[in-house]
Amino acid sequence: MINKLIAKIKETGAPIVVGLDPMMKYIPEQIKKKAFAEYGETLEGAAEAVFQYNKEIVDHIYDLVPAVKPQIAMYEQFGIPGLVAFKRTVDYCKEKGLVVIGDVKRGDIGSTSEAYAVGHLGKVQVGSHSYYGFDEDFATVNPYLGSDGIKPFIKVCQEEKKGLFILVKTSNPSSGEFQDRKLADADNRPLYEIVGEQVARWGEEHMGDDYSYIGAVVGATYPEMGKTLRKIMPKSYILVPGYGAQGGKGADLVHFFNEDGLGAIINSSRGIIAAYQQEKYEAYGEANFAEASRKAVEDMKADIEQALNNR
Ligand SMILES: O=C(O)c1cc(=O)[nH]c(=O)n1[C@@H]1O[C@H](COP(=O)(O)O)[C@@H](O)[C@H]1O
Repeated sequence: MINKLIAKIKETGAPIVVGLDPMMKYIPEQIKKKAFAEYGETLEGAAEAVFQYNKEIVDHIYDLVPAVKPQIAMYEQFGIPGLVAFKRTVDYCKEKGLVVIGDVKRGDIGSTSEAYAVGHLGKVQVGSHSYYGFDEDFATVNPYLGSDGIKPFIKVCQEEKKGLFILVKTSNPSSGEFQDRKLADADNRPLYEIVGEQVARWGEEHMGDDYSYIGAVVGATYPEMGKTLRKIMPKSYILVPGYGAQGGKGADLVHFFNEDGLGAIINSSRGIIAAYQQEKYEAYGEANFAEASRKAVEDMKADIEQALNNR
């Protein structure tokens, strides 16, 4: 799957992931009205609105970008109907040829991680049959429980030719509270660097053609750390969230890329899916929300391109 992701990045010229993080406040009234007329103001109604909103956005951006990243919490908040909308979204995006990164941030003790890995990336055995559960192409995972929480995911990725993005340095304001702690038994280097080194080792053992299918997550909001981590993990693709709504800009991103212009894929969620609510795109109006999303993707692509050309 890492080879497919890279081929699609080259084909589109856009190292961009559109984050499908739907919230009720972003969904245009016309979509909610229709879904509520059919299902009432219920969890089913909300889930239907979520799916229709995603679908329209995907229809407007699928030819511009290689991948999408549905964030499962945004669906889980609507309970079982929400999870059904998550699965419908995964399937629809795959039908449109997009690579799907399930932003599930799992990671637990070994046996529990095994079940998460099977449910999201692999197949579950039921009697003499086996079935895919959610069947995303990649999943985000949290390594801070240690390697027994990650190895079951790697095993399933190997079997299924899928991939991971492992949290190394997250984009949020308090990520430094633990991740930046200096370790006396590691020459006072920060914890995230040690995690990055382990991701690099896993990466080298699990290679696609040019890059590993074991990637990392590093926030756009910490460009200097991104520069260091790029060097520590030369063969790992870096998923970079934090562009747009969290303040990351094109110029912050250049050091996340390798000299070959590859190695990083930048996520924007609210900045794309709720573009029509920003002043910059308000001329599109609520009715044309998906056109606004398309323009926001084009602008993001140009911003990254310009930053890379100026480096
Ligand atoms: O794993 C992630 O995707 C992730 C890691 C991280 O460090 N920071 C981060 O924002 N994310 C996710 O990336 C998305 C960012 O959304 P926006 O800020 O709206 O672009 C959300 O789905 C977050 O859960």
